[in-house]
Amino acid sequence: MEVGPEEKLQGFVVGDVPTLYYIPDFLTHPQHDQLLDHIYQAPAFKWKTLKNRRLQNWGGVVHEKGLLAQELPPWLTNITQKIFDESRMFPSAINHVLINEYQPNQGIMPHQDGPAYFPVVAIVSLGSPVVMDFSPHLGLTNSTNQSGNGMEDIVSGTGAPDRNLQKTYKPFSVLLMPRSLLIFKDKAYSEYMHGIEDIPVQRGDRVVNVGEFLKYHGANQITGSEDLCEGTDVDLNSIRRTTNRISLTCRVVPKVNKKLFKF
Ligand SMILES: O=C(O)CCC(=O)C(=O)O
Ligand SMILES: [Fe+2]
Repeated sequence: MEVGPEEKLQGFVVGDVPTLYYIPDFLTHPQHDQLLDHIYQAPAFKWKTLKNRRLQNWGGVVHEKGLLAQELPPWLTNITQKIFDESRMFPSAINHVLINEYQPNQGIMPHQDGPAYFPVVAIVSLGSPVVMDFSPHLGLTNSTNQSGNGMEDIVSGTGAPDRNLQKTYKPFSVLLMPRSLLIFKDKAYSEYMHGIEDIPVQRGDRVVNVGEFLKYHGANQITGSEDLCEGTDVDLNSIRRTTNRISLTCRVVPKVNKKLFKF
């Protein structure tokens, strides 16, 4: 029998928003290194330098009227097919991949992905760990709990924000380790903005994938304080970016403009 997507990725939900999934070790070490090799072997003209990052655009040009499509190279379809098969969340094959490269002091402003995309995004992380912040859109920050009913942390699974239910949309963060896959959709996609601060030491106190955070600190052999109490040691509450971080943002543009470059 077909296994539904929710069943398949249920164990990977992190935080309070039910449509955000973090899958550690999605790639093996050799797969990680191979992808980096391909990215850095791409011709120089593929890189577009922005103020706060560099990027490569694969799959074609995203246009209001749809995608002026270009076939993805095999080294990318290998990974997008794996994401498609294992997530079962995309309506059709992933046809667009944005590769971002961030130096330790670079980031991306809080934003919501454009309307041309199907509202599911899969992000593969390579290189340095990084913290991605999710913040509710202004207007959804109904953060004062007036009811005192203990429901203040719950984000409802249905529909648009409903003030009567005293829902609170709290900012939170996800630690993105190299080789991991982050998928978010629906509410996490449309009611929150996502971004990465352009600082080399990022705060970790809002990180919802705590296991990964502890593993990171274990692997970094932080000594001294035994616990993770607030204020004990700044290093225990932060993530230090020492090398570049590269990400692959994989999406579906449902509308493909077949009349390519017709003048
Ligand atoms: O680099 C990332 O992890 C996020 C990139 C992103 O949000 C985007 O390209 O829309
Ligand atoms: Fe984005």
